[in-house]
Amino acid sequence: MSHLKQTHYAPLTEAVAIELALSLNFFTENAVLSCKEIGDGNLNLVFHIVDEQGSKGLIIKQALPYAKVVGESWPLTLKRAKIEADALKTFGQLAPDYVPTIYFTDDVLAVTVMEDLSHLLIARTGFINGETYPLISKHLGEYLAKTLFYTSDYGLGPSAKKEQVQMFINPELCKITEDLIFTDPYFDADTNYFEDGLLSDVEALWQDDELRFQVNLLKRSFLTEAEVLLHGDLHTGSVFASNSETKVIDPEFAFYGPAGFDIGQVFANLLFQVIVNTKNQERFVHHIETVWNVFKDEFTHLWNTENKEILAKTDKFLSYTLAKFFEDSLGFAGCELIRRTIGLAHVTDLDSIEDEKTRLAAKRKTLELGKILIKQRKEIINCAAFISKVKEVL
Ligand SMILES: Nc1ncnc2c1ncn2[C@@H]1O[C@H](COP(=O)(O)OP(=O)(O)O)[C@@H](O)[C@H]1O
Ligand SMILES: CSC[C@H]1O[C@H](OP(=O)(O)O)[C@H](O)[C@@H]1O
Repeated sequence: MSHLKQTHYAPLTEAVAIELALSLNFFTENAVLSCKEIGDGNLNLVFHIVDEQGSKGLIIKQALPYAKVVGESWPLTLKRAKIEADALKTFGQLAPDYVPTIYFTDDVLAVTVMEDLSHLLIARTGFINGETYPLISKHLGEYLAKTLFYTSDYGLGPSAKKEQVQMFINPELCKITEDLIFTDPYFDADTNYFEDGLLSDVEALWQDDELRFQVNLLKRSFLTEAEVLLHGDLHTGSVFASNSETKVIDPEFAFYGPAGFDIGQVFANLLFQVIVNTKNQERFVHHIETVWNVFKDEFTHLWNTENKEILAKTDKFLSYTLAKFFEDSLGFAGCELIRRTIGLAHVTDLDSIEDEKTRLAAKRKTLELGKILIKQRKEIINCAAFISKVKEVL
């Protein structure tokens, strides 16, 4: 699609979003278009444009110069739109079945024009409504194996990988994660919020020196280990799903970091359903096992067939690498469980539980499981041991 490059940034209105869509020739010239801003995330505007006569739709996502959830008092770089668009293009080449098609980007306007996925539902919403999406864990396991292997030194080669590390330097968005996931939940920070009834549980967590030490180790890994290109915010609100399709959106937090971070966020966000969705508990346990088993098998296949590091292509080094990813993913999952319970950005899985007693009981479980995964991750040596720990807490 072609379009005149913009010279200055301005937030789009619905009318201007329609003009932009028409100028891209995505719709026919005389199409009657309607547009609605549908963004429900913490950071950006999302415009949904549809052809009233046809069935075609288009999505225009635009970054705001601040974090939408807080307002203009929290300025945020517009460069994140380019990072997100570049990450969608990169992941789209590596795992095309699981990423929306990108039609157009403009770095000045901070917009990404992409495939309309409205025929699918955000997985978190679907889960809360009782869906279980039988293929989602197989799809996410494949997505993780392909994106994490092909962006690593082993899949890409060290020189090309260093170019990519440079392209995806993302300090402002990383700082959000460093603060909200690895720092603020572990002291009495202004960004935290939780029910009064959780105060004694949270105070116990703040006084847990061993927990803080282990979180420091995980934070150091996040700060320093440029293993793979991460999505960086792979929760179930970043996944569209149906019973047959899965698409991963919203990688504006993408950067080179430890592989276990993306895997751990997937584990944690499935664990919320294991904890709250008593009716479908076993299905979500099975999803967690499937994510790991599919990831491990596909990663092993790619390691053995596409490895660019001749000396690394041994069973011993592969086992070491997978064991490290698994251990890290448990620790990062623990951090995600804790921060989504008491930190700035909660999850609807927990907050939508109307009965306070039931909600607090669920939140105590996420805090308890989070602490165990962080502190005992070295001893939980395989998926079976992981599931046993989860069941102990339930
Ligand atoms: N490609 C798409 N197709 C349809 N709806 C979309 C698409 N991308 C985003 N959305 C809608 O916009 C919402 C916010 O998008 P998201 O990328 O998560 O924004 P944010 O970066 O602000 O979190 C999603 O929850 C979804 O409802
Ligand atoms: C102030 S950003 C808080 C939180 O929001 C992001 O999620 P999303 O863009 O999917 O709404 C990310 O998880 C950040 O940690």
